[in-house]
Amino acid sequence: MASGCKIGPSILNSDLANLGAECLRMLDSGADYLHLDTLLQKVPSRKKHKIIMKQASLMNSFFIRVKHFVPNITFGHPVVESLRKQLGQDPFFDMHMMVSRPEQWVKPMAVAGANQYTFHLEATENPGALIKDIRENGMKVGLAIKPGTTVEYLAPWANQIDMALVMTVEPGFGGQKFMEDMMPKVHWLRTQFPSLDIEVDGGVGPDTIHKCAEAGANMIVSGSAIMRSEDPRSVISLLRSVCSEAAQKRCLDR
Ligand SMILES: O=C(CO)[C@@H](O)[C@H](O)COP(=O)(O)O
Repeated sequence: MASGCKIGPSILNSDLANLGAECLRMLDSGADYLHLDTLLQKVPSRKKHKIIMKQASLMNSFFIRVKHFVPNITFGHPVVESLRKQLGQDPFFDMHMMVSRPEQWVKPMAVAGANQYTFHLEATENPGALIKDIRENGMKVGLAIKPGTTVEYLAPWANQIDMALVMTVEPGFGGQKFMEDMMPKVHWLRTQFPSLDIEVDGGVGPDTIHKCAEAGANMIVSGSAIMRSEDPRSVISLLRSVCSEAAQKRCLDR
């Protein structure tokens, strides 16, 4: 079985000038883990860009088509290191690496104290080598797909990873509208890989959790719905109970 229902607040819409305090507020409110969004604009060299473009056409535009992975920037491993020092060893850091060339940050993030390294399938040419490197650096492996990526592309790697992340918004910003049409991907993964942790991320909150839970997600990332609530504890608790009920029902139905 997957590792139970867990709620991970996304810090993208938090007060980033007070990130440590915001993380503590989430942990004190019952968060099971922290979903730390690392976004980076990275301009590849001209040569590298040409290679990427060539691969994009060979792979039906599957690989990165633009210079930047997302049009936004947050923080890198020095901030993760500071958070680890402030929050101690217990909190689980799920690093959502919305970056081009995710290979380059594996070691720095491991040294900084990351627990899970979640990279985008669209951002790498060699997922197998990256998975191996993440494991060798002592972290769990998360593999994410953007809304435009077909879930079957992820399937070959599913038995080698700890978690699949199905994005339910275009990566880059918090506060976007949940894409319900991503739910068939979650459902397909849950059917094919019953024991895989499946995470959803983007526009998830009290109004949309039922869809995610019924489809089979068990790791729930929620940003603005939790961060901007006056009662984050209640929101986290509601998300967890909807998710747990759906998981129990799936067990009974089997
Ligand atoms: O990775 C992302 C967006 O790129 C997410 O983690 C969002 O930050 C989630 O925020 P909400 O959509 O829940 O406000």
